[in-house]
Amino acid sequence: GAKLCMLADMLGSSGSLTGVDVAKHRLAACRTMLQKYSLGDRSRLFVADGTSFSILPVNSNLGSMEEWTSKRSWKDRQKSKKAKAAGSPHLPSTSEPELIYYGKDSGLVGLQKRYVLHPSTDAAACTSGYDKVLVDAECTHDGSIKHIQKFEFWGWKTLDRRVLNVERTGNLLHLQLGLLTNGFKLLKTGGSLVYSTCSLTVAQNENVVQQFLSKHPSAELLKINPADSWPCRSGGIQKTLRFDPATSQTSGLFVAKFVKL
Ligand SMILES: C[S@@+](CC[C@H](N)C(=O)[O-])C[C@H]1O[C@@H](n2cnc3c(N)ncnc32)[C@H](O)[C@@H]1O
Repeated sequence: GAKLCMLADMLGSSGSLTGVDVAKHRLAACRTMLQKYSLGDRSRLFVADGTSFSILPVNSNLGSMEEWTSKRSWKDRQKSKKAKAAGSPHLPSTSEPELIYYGKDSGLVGLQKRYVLHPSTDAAACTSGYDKVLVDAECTHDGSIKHIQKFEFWGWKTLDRRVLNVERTGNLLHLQLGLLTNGFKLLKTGGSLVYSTCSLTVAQNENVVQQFLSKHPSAELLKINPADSWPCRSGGIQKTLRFDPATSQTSGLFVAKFVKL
């Protein structure tokens, strides 16, 4: 939520911002923050799977969505009741994205729902896709000092289950590659994407980048110019960056920036 708010702040008075997360409670926290700091006018938030999300930004007004309100309709409340009873805490009961917030200048007011939730094709994304995408990927968080400190409370056995578990890490690599691949699909030609994690492992960072590049000839790594004055070092692949406690006096962070050719 903090990153999305920062982006909304940087956006200023043009364009729009789209947030996607599979966890509704995380997006709800983000919505609260956007509203608290009055930064949500140009934003929209979708509960959806980022590996398949395919809704493009909107540029035109066509029809009939009303201004967003925090009050939910009876129909919506019944739908979430049913989903809760079915025991799905995270993913919506259907794979259709759920729009949980949109600001008055997000470009959605006046549109028909059908039009807003319309999935796009790869070709359409190349011309009318996003200018910039941030894939702040799910990871083991092993580089986050704050996160690791929490295991003092949760117990070190939980660390074993959540961070060191080989099977979970294997699934995560698949998820990370899926999020990066789909995020890239949504970019317009010439647009740029940042992939980041707070893991220190090569598997979740350089290896994911390498695998992605080998399958996407239209993707090229970009040098992050302002990094010349940042307290970080190069990652294992040229143009990627790593922050860590020893080099940067920060938690661990990996960053790679791509352009779509
Ligand atoms: C490192 S956190 C980043 C969260 C957010 N950017 C922030 O700063 O609070 C990774 C996020 O990915 C979300 N996530 C996990 N699997 C996902 C998926 N398949 N699609 C979309 N989001 C997913 C998690 O719910 C989590 O909020």
